[in-house]
Amino acid sequence: MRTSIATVSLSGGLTEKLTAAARAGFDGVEIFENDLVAAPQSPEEIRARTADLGLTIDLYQPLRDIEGVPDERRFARNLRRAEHKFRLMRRLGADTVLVCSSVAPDTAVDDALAAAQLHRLAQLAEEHGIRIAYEALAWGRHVDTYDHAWRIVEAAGHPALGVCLDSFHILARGSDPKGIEEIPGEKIFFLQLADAPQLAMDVLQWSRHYRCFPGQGAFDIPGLLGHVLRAGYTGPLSLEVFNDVFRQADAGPTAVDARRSLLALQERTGLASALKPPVRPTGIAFAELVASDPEPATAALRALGFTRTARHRTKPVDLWEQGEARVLVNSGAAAHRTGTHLAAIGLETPDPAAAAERAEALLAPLIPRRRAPEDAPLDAIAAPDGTELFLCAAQGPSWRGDFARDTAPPRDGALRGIDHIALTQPWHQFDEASLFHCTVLGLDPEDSVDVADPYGLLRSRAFGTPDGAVRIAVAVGPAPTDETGRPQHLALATDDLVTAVRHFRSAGGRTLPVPENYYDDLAARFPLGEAELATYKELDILYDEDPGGAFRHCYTETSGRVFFELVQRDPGYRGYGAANAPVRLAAQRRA
Ligand SMILES: O=C(O)c1ccc(O)c(O)c1
Ligand SMILES: [Mg+2]
Repeated sequence: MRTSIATVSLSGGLTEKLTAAARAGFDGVEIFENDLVAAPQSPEEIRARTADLGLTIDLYQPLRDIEGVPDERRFARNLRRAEHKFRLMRRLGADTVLVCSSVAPDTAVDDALAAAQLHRLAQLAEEHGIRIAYEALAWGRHVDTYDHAWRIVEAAGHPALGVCLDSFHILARGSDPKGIEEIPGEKIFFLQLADAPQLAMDVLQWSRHYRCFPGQGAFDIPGLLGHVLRAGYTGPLSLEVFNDVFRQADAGPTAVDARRSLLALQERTGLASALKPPVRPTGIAFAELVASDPEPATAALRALGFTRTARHRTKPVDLWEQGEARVLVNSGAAAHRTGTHLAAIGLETPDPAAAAERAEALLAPLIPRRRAPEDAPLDAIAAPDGTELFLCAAQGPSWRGDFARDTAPPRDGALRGIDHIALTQPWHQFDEASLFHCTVLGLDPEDSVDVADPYGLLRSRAFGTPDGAVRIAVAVGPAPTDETGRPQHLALATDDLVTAVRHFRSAGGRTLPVPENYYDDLAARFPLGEAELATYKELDILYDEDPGGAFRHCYTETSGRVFFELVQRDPGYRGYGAANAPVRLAAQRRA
């Protein structure tokens, strides 16, 4: 199906929005009136620019407060205003206009009047070659549900009059979308799609500030789309997303995120889709740290019990191992600008080629390979925050072949593998990161949680495989976040945290200090034995529980942007110790 996006969904001036929409691969746009009014180009120039970009103008919007007018003189003025816009639309080359249900306080509670006035409007529109798509705003004065809008359109009975369905207005009101199937497909002139998080608030504010792209919120958009398609709708799938963050973020990445949401939606709705089925990663092959001075990172790894087991054959990259935990330390060219940071994650996948193909089809940027001729072929994609995700074969030739082995990995170390990797996103990329991890990587999302930092609120969300083999947590921090303000961490799994921390300490490692007050609170919250509590206090160990079990964890000091977490997780525990995160963040701020 054709895809379209409303200019209100993207930031920038009108031509910037058009360019971003075209580059992301949309077929058309809805032009929001404010964007046109504020643009310096003439309608003819905009028409030409749009056509040059290969876009059609699928909708002009909106006309407001047109119908249900109790006073004929005022309605005549509305017709005059509308006719002016019909002429403008002809200059633009747009043939469908959105009319929102009236919000005027004195809108008549009179469906027959509304139908008669919409009939007259449609008659005038038809004379200009224009069609009217009537949309029920969720906060319309009298008409606020899609079925009510359809009853009026049906009663008006004019061929140039149909409905515009907007998933936000339908689902925010809790209307049953099944009734859409009773509307003849050719009378659904337009479909606008927007998702939203479940929020208990005024519906107008919710709509104007918190809409998001399908798959990023809580609404069942695939279900709604199914009803619309069964009704026989064949027009474009168009995104109309009013969102405070997207208004500020770069239009280019937002448009790509938007297109990705439609590709994933079409897949979920069972529409013909060019996507390969998701290839779930089966494990974390490695995490790669980049540092111009690798010493702080390698000192920490050594104290944690890692051994440098191999060196890359052609690059200044070392492999450090313990159990199934593998960390690459790269002090090469990429390292010149920053302190230690986590630059890449190797994901084990059963079919790297199919995973790369799916990623590319979902507009995830494939990273050009920078490899020596003898290196293993490795596709990598960029996560929204720039982290490189390498797709590593779970079987067969492997990235390990690029490394010349020095020594065997340590036996009987306290650490078993990587429990999870935590990345911090730029503030405006939270929703984009959610969609990316779910659709491109095929990971399942957990609920997002808010965590208090002394200087702002963090939002965090984890994504993983059901067996826990891959867990990636992403967080957005208080704005503005510079490079040093965006910490990342690598959580290492152990079956015996107390022993692991003692080893780390005796090898010279320093744990993040946890205040006394935390342990006093812990004693109140959980019936831990005195000796156990004393050990946790001595070793800066934090504790959490959920119905599935216990979670014990401890943090190292930060070097560059990176710190380590040592984690002892009961198999049934599902979380990440979010209850303890404010204590950790405050301690890191003090440090
Ligand atoms: O918030 C609004 O005013 C508005 C305008 C046009 C739309 O299509 C819509 O869904 C909302
Ligand atoms: Mg709408």
